Amino acid sequence: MTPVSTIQSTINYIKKELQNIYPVQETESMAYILLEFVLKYSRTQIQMNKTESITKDNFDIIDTYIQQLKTNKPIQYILGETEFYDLTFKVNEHTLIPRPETEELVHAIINENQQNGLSILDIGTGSGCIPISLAKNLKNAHISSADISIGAIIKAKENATLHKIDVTFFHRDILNWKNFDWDNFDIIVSNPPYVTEAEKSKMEKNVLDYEPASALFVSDNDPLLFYRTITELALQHLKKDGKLYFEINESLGKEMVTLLEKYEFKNIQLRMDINGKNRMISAIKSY
Ligand SMILES: C[S@@+](CC[C@H](N)C(=O)[O-])C[C@H]1O[C@@H](n2cnc3c(N)ncnc32)[C@H](O)[C@@H]1O
Repeated sequence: MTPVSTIQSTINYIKKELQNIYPVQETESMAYILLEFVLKYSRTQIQMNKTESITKDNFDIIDTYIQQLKTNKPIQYILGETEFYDLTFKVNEHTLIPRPETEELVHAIINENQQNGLSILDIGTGSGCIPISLAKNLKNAHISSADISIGAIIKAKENATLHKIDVTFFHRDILNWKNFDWDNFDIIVSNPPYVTEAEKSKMEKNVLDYEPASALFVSDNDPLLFYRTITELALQHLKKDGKLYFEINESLGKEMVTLLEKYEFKNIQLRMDINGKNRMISAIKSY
């Protein structure tokens, strides 16, 4: 196959093609992600081999991706995968693109729960990023995960198989949890839909156009709907001293503390993410 370009000149080409649509830093990051994906190189290999030639076939593939990026489609959906907690997750239009804030939630759970054989329930599976990374990092954990979206469950199962992880997936509407025949868990975790309709105007167009609305939005009339429902479920289905972990809307910190106090949870900890925003809350069931 004829070489048509070097890695460096391809990086320059990608950045130039996308410069009118994305900020410079993002075009640079996209250039690296595309080259890593197409050449099957690590970031370091790309950086060390910038004078290396790339073939016309590979250049043409990259050009096809560039044309899709021009439509504002997120790069993770174009390539069909993303990285989360050092693992690759397949994603599609049925799954939210896992966010760095959620990696912080997973990190906290792993750090604080090193016991062997914990039973864990994750609510709102998406790509399966939470249950699969917990299962990879906690010894002999028994993990279940539920989502209302069958498309998400299918993708999450694919990811569990990819990583040789055993998770029990349930296709369920969590708002109907009283009908479920579930055991009691040591930990319940959820990153539920938490963006209000009123917050839509502040969101990026590529999120609104491509990510599943049912994964993002909750009604303005009841922004705590999922948190209240899951806290009630936790009262029934957490063992004594079991732990509840939520990712939260940054504007709901105070309301979340009040909610958990009302249900008599103890050790309530509101935590900030790396950007200094209230993003996680954890608590222990007191009886
Ligand atoms: C914010 S996304 C989180 C996905 C994934 N856990 C992550 O962190 O990337 C919320 C998830 O909750 C699911 N969901 C929304 N409403 C639900 C319901 N009533 N019952 C169960 N799952 C629901 C959505 O389909 C979506 O996958």
